[in-house]
Amino acid sequence: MAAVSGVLPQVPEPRAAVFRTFSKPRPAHARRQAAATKRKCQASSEAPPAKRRSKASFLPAKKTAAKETRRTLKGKAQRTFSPKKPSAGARDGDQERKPGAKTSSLFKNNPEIPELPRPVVKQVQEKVFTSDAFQALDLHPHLISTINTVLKMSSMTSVQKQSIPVLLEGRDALVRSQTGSGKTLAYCIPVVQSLQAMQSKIQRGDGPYALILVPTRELALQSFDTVQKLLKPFTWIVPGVLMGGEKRKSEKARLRKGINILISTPGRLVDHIKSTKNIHFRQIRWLILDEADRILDLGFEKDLTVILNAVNAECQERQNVLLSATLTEGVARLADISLHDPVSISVLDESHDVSSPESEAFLEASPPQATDELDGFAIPAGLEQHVVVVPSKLRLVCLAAFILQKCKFERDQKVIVFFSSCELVEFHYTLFLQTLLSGSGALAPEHLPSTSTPLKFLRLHSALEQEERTAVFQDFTHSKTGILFCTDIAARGLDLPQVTWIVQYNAPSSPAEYIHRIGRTARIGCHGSSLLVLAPSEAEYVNSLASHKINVSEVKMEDILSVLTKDDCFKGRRGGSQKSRAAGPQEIRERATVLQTLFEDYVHSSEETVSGAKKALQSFIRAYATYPRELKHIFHIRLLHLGHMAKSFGLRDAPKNLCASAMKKKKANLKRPDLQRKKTQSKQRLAEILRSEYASGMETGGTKVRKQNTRAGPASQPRGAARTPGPASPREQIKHPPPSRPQASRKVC
Ligand SMILES: Nc1ncnc2c1ncn2[C@@H]1O[C@H](COP(=O)(O)OP(=O)(O)OP(=O)(O)O)[C@@H](O)[C@H]1O
Repeated sequence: MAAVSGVLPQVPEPRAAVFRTFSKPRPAHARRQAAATKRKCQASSEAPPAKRRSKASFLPAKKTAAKETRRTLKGKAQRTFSPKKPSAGARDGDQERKPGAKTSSLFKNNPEIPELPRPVVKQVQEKVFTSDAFQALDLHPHLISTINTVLKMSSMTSVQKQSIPVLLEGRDALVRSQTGSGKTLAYCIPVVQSLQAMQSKIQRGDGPYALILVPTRELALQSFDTVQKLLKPFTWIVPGVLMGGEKRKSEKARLRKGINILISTPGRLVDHIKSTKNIHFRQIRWLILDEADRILDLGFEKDLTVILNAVNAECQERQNVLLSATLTEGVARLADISLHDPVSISVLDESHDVSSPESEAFLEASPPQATDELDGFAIPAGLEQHVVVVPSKLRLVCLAAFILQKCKFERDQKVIVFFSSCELVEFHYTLFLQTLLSGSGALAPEHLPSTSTPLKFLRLHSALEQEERTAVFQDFTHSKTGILFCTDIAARGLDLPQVTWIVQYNAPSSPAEYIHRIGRTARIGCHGSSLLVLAPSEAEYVNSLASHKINVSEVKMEDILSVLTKDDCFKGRRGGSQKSRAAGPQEIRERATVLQTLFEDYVHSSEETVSGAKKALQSFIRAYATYPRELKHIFHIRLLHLGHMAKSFGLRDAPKNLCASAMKKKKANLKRPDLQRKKTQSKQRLAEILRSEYASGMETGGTKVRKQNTRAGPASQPRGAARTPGPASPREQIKHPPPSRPQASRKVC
């Protein structure tokens, strides 16, 4: 086991240095031992260990420790946190113990943490900035001064330098570039430049001259904000946004008055095409498809078909731009049908800079060809990627310790934590809010150590009311610090400034999703870090990432947990002062147990909280079952130890029949073709639910998490692994427009 004591200094370190000491190679004998245990572990991974004692890092905590730590906790709890008394109905088999019941050992019977594979791969990098100023472009002087003074930008990014001149020439383009490289301005500047220069001045009532399609509502707002700023000197051009969650009536009124640059999500636009008389595309000069890969991933192919048909029917002469982080087969097909003689622009490395002869060739018109999804997918140079392997029982305390370390004991940290469903987001948000912020884990401000910062938790997912989604987005955007819990709704395109850490608490379902999530930090040449949390049985995922040219370095769980020794809220039997630099493994274990007890006491404080935790666990299992086939050997429900997983939801035991009923159902299904049919229907329904995250917002009967509702129990929203089966070919669809997709209904479970 790596020595823990003294690894973390008592004063906050600069961010980039924090984990450097963590990945020291282990001595040879330890490696041999670990390899042997790993083999054992693999052999028995189908049936997770029942009573297997693991060595090294999981020394037995003294039996009395939990009792003692509970006593300490109780003292504090009486001051700041009064859990509700468990109601009679809260009793459910093994869950019936009262708050304050003994916390079973977190450190016993865990599977050994295997030594992580360390493949060394050369990551693809691209140069973000160029030395060229916007003045070098042939733009209206007022536009240049707006870019300089309102947007406060002087030099172009590589993708802007390559795209803007091509678009100003009037060419169609397919633009590929890394996350956070400035793609939005790469198309907004040419659109504004060309529309302000039109000979007959644009009138508001003319309707849309540019149509910009984006996959999510937040992204629509973001692009709208950029366009609005660029239009400051050109007040006669009116931008507008249509997106789900807004009132349809007011959107209709705005369409009637006239919108010249129209930004919309596909679902919402299709709704208007079908139901709003005033919408027309007679004047369209620009059609932009931003985040095209995401639009397709979400199953919006049919909506795109309806939109392309509607635009084609009214206007043929226009410029088309397709922007995508990845060039998948779907994107290539879409480019094929929507772009005319396009220029392919890709900023993969410096050799593709326009100033070099090779890059001139690279910019030549060429039919877009799908490559491996991640070939040449660049990772920002300022991004440090980490992975930590955590036994299931310790996941929750490890996440909490990480958040405390970053956001309580370091300054100006902005952290995004990705979960695989809305329910998981709601559960963890509520739990942390109630325990770390207002529970006994929270100290009154006057008692906070001088180095600590108050915690600020936010959450973002599709089951929230649009009003709250927007408010959270704005709040986190403008905050200097904070922790945002979210689903993949925030993974793509969102520009949340100064995010310092991305935590992937649930592993993503594809390398592309991994890249998009980490792309929320280290944007536009800045520095940032990411942490992927894996279970011991998931260690192989590191190799899967490496095969896509993604390098991660290991952080030891013990080093993350050691932050608890800085926080006297979690003082165990032996105490140990904040100043003590040599906090031993035993003290760390005791404090982790205190923290786990805090969580368990909250979860078991009422019927409602127990049921919220169970629902969250079920949601986790459902999402776990949706990993794609190629990852099933790593992420399979059979590899999960449900009792241990339950602990990471603050449950003292696994709820009964959690998996059994699912397995029974599966067996019965095999015998009944009618149920097989139902299963297919439910898969389609899952796709609908996934899409509902990005839905038009016009659906009826949807249930949302009400504003300020911090209780668990929102709509289920598993990860995006289940993709909507798209039509065979969009080209065919263009000729024969399909019926519109059914209204996505919000599922509550
Ligand atoms: N030339 C520039 N100079 C400085 N900052 C810039 C420049 N261009 C864009 N930015 C800023 O960089 C950030 C990222 O830009 P943008 O959101 O357009 O990136 P993106 O490539 O679309 O990212 P993603 O793929 O994640 O959607 C934004 O905050 C934007 O304001």
